[in-house]
Amino acid sequence: MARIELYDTTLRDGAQREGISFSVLDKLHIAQKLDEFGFDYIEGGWPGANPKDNEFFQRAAGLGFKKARLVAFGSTRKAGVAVESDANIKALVESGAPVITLVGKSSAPQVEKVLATSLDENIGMVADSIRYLKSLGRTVFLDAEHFFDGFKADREYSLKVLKEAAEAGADCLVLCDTNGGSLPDEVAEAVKTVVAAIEVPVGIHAHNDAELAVANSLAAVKAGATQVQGTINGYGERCGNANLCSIVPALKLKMGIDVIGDLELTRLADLSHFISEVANLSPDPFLPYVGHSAFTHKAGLHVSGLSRWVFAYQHIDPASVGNKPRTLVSELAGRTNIIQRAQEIGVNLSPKSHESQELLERVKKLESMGFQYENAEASFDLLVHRANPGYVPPFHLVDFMVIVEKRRRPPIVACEEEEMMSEAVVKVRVGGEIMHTAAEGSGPVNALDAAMRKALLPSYPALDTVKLTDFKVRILEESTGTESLVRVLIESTDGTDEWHTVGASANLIEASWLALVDSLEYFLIKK
Ligand SMILES: CC(=O)SCCNC(=O)CCNC(=O)[C@H](O)C(C)(C)COP(=O)(O)OP(=O)(O)OC[C@H]1O[C@@H](n2cnc3c(N)ncnc32)[C@H](O)[C@@H]1OP(=O)(O)O
Ligand SMILES: CC(=O)C(=O)O
Repeated sequence: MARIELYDTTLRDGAQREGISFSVLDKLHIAQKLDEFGFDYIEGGWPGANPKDNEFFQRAAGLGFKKARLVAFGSTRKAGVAVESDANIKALVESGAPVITLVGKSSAPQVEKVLATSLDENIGMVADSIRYLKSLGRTVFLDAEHFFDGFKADREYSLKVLKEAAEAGADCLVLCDTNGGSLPDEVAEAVKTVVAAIEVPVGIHAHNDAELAVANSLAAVKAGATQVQGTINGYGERCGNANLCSIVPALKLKMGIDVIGDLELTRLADLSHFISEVANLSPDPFLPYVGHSAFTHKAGLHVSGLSRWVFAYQHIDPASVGNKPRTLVSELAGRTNIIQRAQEIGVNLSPKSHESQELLERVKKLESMGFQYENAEASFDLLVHRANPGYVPPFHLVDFMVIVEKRRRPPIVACEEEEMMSEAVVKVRVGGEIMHTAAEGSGPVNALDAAMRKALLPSYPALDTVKLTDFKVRILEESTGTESLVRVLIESTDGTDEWHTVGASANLIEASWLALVDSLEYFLIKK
């Protein structure tokens, strides 16, 4: 089988995704990372489109890629314009990039309706542009825009454009599913036809509008395409491009095509997170292969099966793409979920023991009351510790009281003069001593937190480092209105670690209190 080339267009088509705007420095960092990963081609942008892309090409020349070749992207000459004087073509040449990818129309209806020129003039635009850039010694790829739609509408014309491009010297004919609506069997048939008709290597550039970009890319490779274009995390115009984070492992691990080294493949998850970080987008946890949840197991039968055979519920070894398996504890857990999580915190429970069965039942009961442990591992860890008869908690709550008051100060002129006041009083036993403290806060939970800290800080000064970084309230039975059960999830940090705790109750303050106490207790036992 011919070598398959990997072509990344994150910096060009990826940047066409709504919400992404890379700076020049971002682009330079990303280009370097993509080269280290081992891509064959890195498309850097469209010279002449904006000052950032121009500066990128000036500076990218100094990057000294280890493996990749830098690609500049742009359109063919315009209709009726001589190729040497076309502004786009000039900018492509001036970019200095050794490889140029030209986008040219390969669909008759697109030529007539969008370019509003003749079918022959479009072929002239494609062929002249390729011939000219080849005469300057550049490698030239044709991104045959709308190829698959064109192939359906007027196969003869689409093939003619490719044949003329091949004759003009194109180094690769990249068939584009520009509108992203093709099906894998249609892609396979069209690719096979082109491969049989033209000697020049064929590539694939697929969009994800019908959620088939990865499938279409793999189908194209099976049908004879030897270059695959895509982006990291599938970023791109509209619904995105073919996701290289899925294509690369599929080619290597499933189709046995050695597109990348084993070691490089273990850096895939890191690369995916790096790009989302630079793009300022939260990493999608549900992305196949690289997402945080791609190998996360929740169902009891799955976790039990996996404890017997690592491939029981995993299609690949997560480590091969730099990912890790995780186990969740929830109402769908079985004993193995409980035992595994307990083991992670150093508590050995035997599968047949009544402790593990009791813990499992307790989790299921508490989840039926509104608690949710899959996002609150610290609260689950405390359940495990508290189930141990020898466990000595760092403090005991005796009682607490919270007052929320709206103070009106006469004369009432405007609502700004009305003040909300929250005060909490707590009684906590620490060791043999009862601490009785009070504090005010911006709200009832803040006041409780402050009063708890006053009570605990003399014995546990390290608590000073603990901060609550997120506080989420979820109403669980919307139909019951203000009587509804609520769940509170708290995220805390000590500057090094983060942990999550949960509380649930029909009383918002009690739910918050339970999550807050778990957070502080978890920190103290972790210490
Ligand atoms: C399928 C793809 O994703 S291709 C990549 C698309 N990416 C981008 O468009 C991002 C960068 N683009 C830009 O910065 C700008 O659009 C520019 C600088 C390229 C052009 O800007 P403008 O000159 O203002 O033109 P505009 O954006 O309106 O594009 C329409 C022009 O492009 C021409 N055009 C469209 N497709 C092609 C093509 N394949 N080959 C040649 N010309 C084309 C149209 O005929 C039209 O020309 P006209 O104005 O002379 O009639
Ligand atoms: C070239 C390109 O981005 C497309 O046809 O989708």
